[in-house]
Amino acid sequence: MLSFRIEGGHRLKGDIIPQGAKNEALQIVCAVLLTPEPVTIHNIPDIRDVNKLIELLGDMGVVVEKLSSSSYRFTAKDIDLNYLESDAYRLKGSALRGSIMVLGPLLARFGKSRIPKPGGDKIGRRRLDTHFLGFEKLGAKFNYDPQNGFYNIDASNLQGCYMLLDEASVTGTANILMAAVLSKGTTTIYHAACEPYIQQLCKMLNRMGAKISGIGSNLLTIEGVDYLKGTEHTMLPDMIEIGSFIGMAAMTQSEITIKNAGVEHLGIIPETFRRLGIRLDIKGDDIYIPAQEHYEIDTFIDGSIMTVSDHPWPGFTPDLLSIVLVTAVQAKGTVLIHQKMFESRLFFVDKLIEMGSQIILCDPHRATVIGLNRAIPLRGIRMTSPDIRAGVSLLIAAMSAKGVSIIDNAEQIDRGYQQIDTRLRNLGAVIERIDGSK
Ligand SMILES: CC(=O)N[C@H]1[C@@H](OP(=O)(O)OP(=O)(O)OC[C@H]2O[C@@H](n3ccc(=O)[nH]c3=O)[C@H](O)[C@@H]2O)O[C@H](CO)[C@@H](O)[C@@H]1O
Ligand SMILES: C=C(OP(=O)(O)O)C(=O)O
Repeated sequence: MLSFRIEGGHRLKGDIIPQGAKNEALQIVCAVLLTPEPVTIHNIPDIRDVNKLIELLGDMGVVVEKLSSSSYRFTAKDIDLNYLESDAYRLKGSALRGSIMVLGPLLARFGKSRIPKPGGDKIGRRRLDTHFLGFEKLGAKFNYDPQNGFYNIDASNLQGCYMLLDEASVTGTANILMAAVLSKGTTTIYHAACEPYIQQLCKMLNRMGAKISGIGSNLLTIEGVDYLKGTEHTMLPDMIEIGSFIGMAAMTQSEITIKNAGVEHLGIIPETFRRLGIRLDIKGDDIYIPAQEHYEIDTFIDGSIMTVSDHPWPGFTPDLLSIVLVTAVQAKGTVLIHQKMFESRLFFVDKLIEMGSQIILCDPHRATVIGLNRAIPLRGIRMTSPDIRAGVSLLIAAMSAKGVSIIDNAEQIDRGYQQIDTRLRNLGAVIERIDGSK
């Protein structure tokens, strides 16, 4: 078992460059399946989930050429559809959430597709209805085989239509979009997700010859085309990593600059951290965070306790709520964290409580944090990372704590944060990778 050993209490200083966005990369890498021509992608993060997906595509027959540490060329000319029947596919396809997005492109190009129940974080129910209802609207037949755990879809002739999604699912929107671009006629997707990841995917597909309009809104119109060609694409900086670094700087009283942060794509994220009282200066495309002894959580205008909750974009992303929660632990004031989307994402607070935080877990979706205002430091403990974002939140807590902490199951953190130990050491953190089973 991989673990991180962290000596807390060290302030960080310096510049850090965010990795390419994980959740964008998972969509974009799947989109290469839509064309037999080469697609070159830059700023791909070197993280477990993305590497596993690239390996999966390679196993399907996609020619994968690594051009540099973060650039790849993919050529999906000869796809081995028999591979989709194999045990290897069952194992690899179920190892991450992003693999679900091979469905749309394979369906569009080859008229059929299948995927084992996908993995990803165990953060509550993660239904896939939006994906399959959308494919069915386009004319596909869907069945779930409970015996081998495979979702199968078939359609020789996808036909564009109007659809109102039952929820603004991020990967669901991406999947339906990728099927619709090669469908006949016009598809209208209302209640579409509109995260920067989806916008980036739409722009890439349009460069490949697709005809998508309404990009950035929740109403996408797609005029189907017969063929998509190759293109080149560069991933945005990872906004979840950026938010994580802002919280980390505040908790550890550090002065850091997040370089090339893609500030125009961060939506409400900077403002949400500002409402926790954290000073952030936007300098061009960089975010400068000065060392702050204290930061005070705002109240709402009527004086009531601040609530930070998740919403579909352009609301606040659920993937940063755990970070906001841990950052509030040493703030002055009180905040209610309301995780609406996932019901099992807040349970990690028991570790923060053991470290000395004042948190009341009201129910699976809500936790109240009563900030310590640095009157009492957290103390280091041994803990396990339950999911990717809780893992980084525990890492932030450990870096701010007195004494040594061990975080087991650090593989969870590696799923989404590129060489996080090395990059944080470069800023002055004392963190090492150890074999936690010894
Ligand atoms: C690989 C990837 O890209 N993963 C992201 C993607 O997951 P993913 O695409 O799997 O998540 P979905 O957007 O489908 O849904 C996330 C959760 O929110 C609920 N929901 C969603 C939309 C809505 O309008 N109302 C609602 O309640 C869903 O029922 C589900 O429980 O989006 C999530 C929501 O931003 C992020 O946490 C994940 O990191
Ligand atoms: C929940 C996340 O990832 P996944 O959807 O891949 O489980 C995340 O990135 O926070």
